[in-house]
Amino acid sequence: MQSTVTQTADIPVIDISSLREGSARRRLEIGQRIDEANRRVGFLVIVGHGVDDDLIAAMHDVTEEFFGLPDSVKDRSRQPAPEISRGFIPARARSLAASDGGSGERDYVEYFAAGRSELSGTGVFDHRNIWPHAPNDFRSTWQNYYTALEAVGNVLLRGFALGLDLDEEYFHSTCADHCSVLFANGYPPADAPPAPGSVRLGAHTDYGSLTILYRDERPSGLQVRQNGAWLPVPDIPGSFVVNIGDLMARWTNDRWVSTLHRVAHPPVASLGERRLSIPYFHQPAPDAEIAAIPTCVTDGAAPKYPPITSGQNYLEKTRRSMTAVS
Ligand SMILES: O=C(O)CCC(=O)C(=O)O
Ligand SMILES: [Fe+2]
Repeated sequence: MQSTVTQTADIPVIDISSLREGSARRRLEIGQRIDEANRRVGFLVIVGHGVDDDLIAAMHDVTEEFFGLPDSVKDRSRQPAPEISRGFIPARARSLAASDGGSGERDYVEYFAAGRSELSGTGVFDHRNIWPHAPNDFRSTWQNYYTALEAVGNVLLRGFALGLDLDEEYFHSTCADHCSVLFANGYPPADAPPAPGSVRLGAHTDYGSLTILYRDERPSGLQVRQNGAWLPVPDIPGSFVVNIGDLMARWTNDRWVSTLHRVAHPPVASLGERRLSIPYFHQPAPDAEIAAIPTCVTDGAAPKYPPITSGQNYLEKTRRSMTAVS
């Protein structure tokens, strides 16, 4: 008999509640588990993150409702320019694989994006949010969710610091004025049978420091590249997937890995289903200088990369994903 068991990727599940309320010893233990995961695969699945189930459900519902509106309505909150991650972005507008130098196949995903609410719209990264008029509670739900994810990001950064043998507050100065962006990815039902070898979201690595992903997972969804194979990321109810991006890999002088991932097409029987995921892309302050963390460089050795600002790194990646489309 043929086995129907699909192997999932080897990604640790970590309860991070102790990072908020545990003893110093327990916090260090969690930091060390995060370090192990980030060295080996750059992905972890977190539970005990403290975000209220009802808020997650409300965020899911209001976002699904928005994506369900006609394009002509969604277009009223359209992204103002390709490099500005705000507002609605229609499907097939960009190619994430292109941001990594891969194929320019356009992603079959529509997006909505928002940043910090307190920004005034005066700088390269300082954009005002663009909110749709419907659904009614869209804006307040997104703002509450953004605030909740900011808190999870801060807790994780403390765990990251401990895992790197640093003071728990190490990332505070570079991240207090962060410019993180909350995206929703709406994967529409297939409009035609997918071309062989194609995927819904192309293979890419994330740009920034860390990503915290909610997903309403369906068969053949998020996959990571591990040991030469594409393997599904374990789907654990109530969890978030956390992965590091290229900036964090660079910051740690490649002690941690930023791993390729993609979203596969569903099986034929589910081609008519939508899929939703909501990544929070944490990004340090735009002018923060990202130079190799001292504990990640062997004594006497030169760091692998020159310093770069967080903003410069982000702009380079975004431009490539928007322009290199086929
Ligand atoms: O939809 C997903 O599960 C993953 C999305 C993703 O990798 C991204 O938006 O960078
Ligand atoms: Fe990603």
